This record gives sequence, structure tokens and C-alpha cells, in this order.
Amino acid sequence: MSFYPRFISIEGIDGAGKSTHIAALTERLAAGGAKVLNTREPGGTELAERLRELVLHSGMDGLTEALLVFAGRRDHLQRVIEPALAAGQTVLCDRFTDATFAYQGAGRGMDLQVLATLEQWVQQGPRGLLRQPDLTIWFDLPPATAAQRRAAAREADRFEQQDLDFFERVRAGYAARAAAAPARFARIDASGTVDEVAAQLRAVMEARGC
Ligand SMILES: Nc1ncnc2c1ncn2[C@@H]1O[C@H](COP(=O)(O)OP(=O)(O)OP(=O)(O)O)[C@@H](O)[C@H]1O
Ligand SMILES: Cc1cn([C@H]2C[C@H](O)[C@@H](COP(=O)(O)O)O2)c(=O)[nH]c1=O
Repeated sequence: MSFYPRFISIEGIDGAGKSTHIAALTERLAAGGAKVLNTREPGGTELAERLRELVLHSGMDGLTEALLVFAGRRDHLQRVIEPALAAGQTVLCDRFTDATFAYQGAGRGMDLQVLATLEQWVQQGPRGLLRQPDLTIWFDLPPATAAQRRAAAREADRFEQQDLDFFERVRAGYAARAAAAPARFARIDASGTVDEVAAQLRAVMEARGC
């Protein structure tokens, strides 16, 4: 059974093309009558944006990264995401917890059970339910292609400086999360042209009634 998704996350390895399509996705949702809140992780609140700066630019191990992104997520959920959902808004979030399982879990080798415990603690929603996106759009791209696109676009942060093996593991981490939650995940083959990727995205949204 499918239902109108109000909490939507966008995922993929760095350079997969998420940012390129978020504005059009926002417009589509708004044209359908949704009041859209655009946000991102790490980040989304003043505190979480400060943690983002540390995670992206200061040296630390995988556990420290995970603790900081989950601390930021807690603040983000409490101050921004839960109030927006309670007010009937649609939340469009550039990355959420699947990124932690992919980057800190698969990429850095953090124990997935530890991440699952942190996820349970941090994402307790109303009535004790685990807060998860209703829909996760995964832009899937081979790491070599993503690296070429990034190189042409901008200066690399701590994650973007990682080698192709790291991004192969991160990609596999996303694939594992998608396999574990097939109803929530929609995979987009991001290797085509911008127009081809946009057409896939439209098809995903149509299939979800958006
Ligand atoms: N389908 C495409 N074909 C070729 N280039 C693309 C395509 N989609 C995006 N790009 C380009 O690739 C670069 C990375 O795209 P974008 O910034 O949208 O990725 P991203 O997933 O948001 O990355 P990050 O998560 O690291 O911020 C940009 O220069 C963008 O113009
Ligand atoms: C949420 C989250 C993110 N990351 C990493 C993934 C990216 O390399 C950066 C964010 O950069 P973007 O350009 O905004 O996509 O942070 C992570 O390692 N763990 C997380 O939970």
C-alpha cells in the first residue's frame, strides 16, 4: 500500500546529483498543494550546522562522527522536523540516517548495531514510534562517475577526499539499507543525463501520488 509521503529524504554518494534535482522536486510538491520545508543533514538547526562544520572539516574517528551527526539529528528532529510534520508540512531533507549507516557504518566500519541503538534513542517520535522518512529517494551512481562530476564542480571536504574504495563501500551501504526497506526506498539510476534522471524522479513521485 502506498500513501502520500510527508517526510522525504534524499540520499546518495557525494556528487550523485541530489542538489541538482531538489528545487524541481520542491516545486512539484508545492504545485500539488504541499507546504514544503527544505532542510539538510548534517545541519538544519543552528547547533547542528555548527556540528556539520566540525564533521566536514575536522579530523576525527568514525564513532566521533556518528555521535556528532546523531547529536545534530536529535536537535534537528526536536526543533524543526517534528514541529513541521505536526503542523502538516512536507519535510524534504537532503540526507538523513541512511547516510550514517552508509558513511559511518559501511564507509568507516562502525558497528551497525551501535548505529541502530543510537537511531532508536535519537529518533523516538510521537507515541514511541521510530521516526523514519516515509520515502527515501536514493540517487545511485558509480563512484568513479561521481568523482569526475565532483572534480569539475568544487573543492573537496573530508568525505569527498576519500578514495573510490570508500565510496564503493558507502554505495554498498545504501544498497543494503534499500534492500532492508524496499517500500521506503526508491532507487534512481543517476548515471544518465540531468533530463533522464529528472524523468525517473517524476515517475517515482507519480507512483507515490505526488
Ligand atoms: N546527470 C548529470 N550528468 C552530469 N552532471 C551532473 C548530473 N547531475 C548533476 N551533475 C553535476 O554533478 C555535480 C554534482 O552534482 P550535485 O551537486 O547535484 O550532487 P550532490 O549529490 O548534491 O552532491 P553532494 O551530496 O556532495 O552535495 C554538479 O556539478 C552537477 O552540475
Ligand atoms: C547525514 C550524514 C552525512 N554525512 C556526510 C555525507 C557527505 O559527505 C557530507 C554532507 O555533505 P552534503 O554535500 O551536504 O551532502 O556528510 C555523513 O558522513 N553522515 C551522515 O549521517
